[in-house]
Amino acid sequence: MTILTKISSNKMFGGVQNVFAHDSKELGCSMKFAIFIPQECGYSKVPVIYWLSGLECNETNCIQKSGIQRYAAEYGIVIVCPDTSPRGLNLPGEKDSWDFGEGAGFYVDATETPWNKNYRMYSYVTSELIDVINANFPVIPGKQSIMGHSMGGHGALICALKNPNLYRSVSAFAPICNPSQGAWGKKALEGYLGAENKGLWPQWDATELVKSYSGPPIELFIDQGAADPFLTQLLPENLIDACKDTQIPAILQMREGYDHSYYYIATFIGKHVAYHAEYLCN
Ligand SMILES: N[C@@H](CCC(=O)N[C@@H](CSC=O)C(=O)NCC(=O)O)C(=O)O
Repeated sequence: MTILTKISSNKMFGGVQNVFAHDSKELGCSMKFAIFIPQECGYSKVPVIYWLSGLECNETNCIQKSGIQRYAAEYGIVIVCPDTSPRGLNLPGEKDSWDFGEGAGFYVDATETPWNKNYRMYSYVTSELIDVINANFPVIPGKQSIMGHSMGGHGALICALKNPNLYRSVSAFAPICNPSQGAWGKKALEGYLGAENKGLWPQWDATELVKSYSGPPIELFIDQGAADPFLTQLLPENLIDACKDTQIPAILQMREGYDHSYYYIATFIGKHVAYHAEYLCN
């Protein structure tokens, strides 16, 4: 049984925004997650959307900056936002840079030491966290979708592509689409999987996973600011080309003038919740 410790609780839009901590077996440390529970949960179970944040984030960025709760309340959907990496381990080098280690778990299961024991964010998100949520909150098991931003957008894509029946739908804001080819991604894959182990990288690269995808039909909804300063290393065009080649339906929604920030996310988060609600609430 998982013991949940309540960190904070605030009523909003008729529901409640909570943050909890729990001991994660997968990550070997205490982890926090935020969960918005709409008022419908007072009398019935509802669907759930998992949100994965980007580099330098924790469980609070989405709940404090995106305004997602307004739409979650409207559609009656639980929103779960995990932290982005294990915390407090004090591994050597873990806090040396903002784009690797703490706050930058990249939603992979590391194979390189010293990361391989704890940096297992993929298994945490796709298995342990779902079990914790299903066992402790009024959600309908299996009625779940996933979305995220940047590193977390890539995390959402690989979680869905690697587990075709786990999520009803997937969407991503400004995702890192082809990490093997961009600076942030290369640094993460080299560190967590090994620079010499390039054979492992395609399993953790959304564009490569699309190329080898053989599961049931799955649509990828990619949202991208046209004025994003990181666009040249996010590489949505590589993902879209791979989708065209493999006939995987993909929506690439370009947003003129928008950057990489939560100002951009807040502008369009309602469109994404509405998109997922089509799969979750009908
Ligand atoms: N410090 C960096 C920029 C870091 C950044 O933009 N982080 C994004 C996610 S980027 C990809 O995963 C973010 O969401 N930040 C948190 C926030 O609340 O905005 C730099 O110097 O370039």
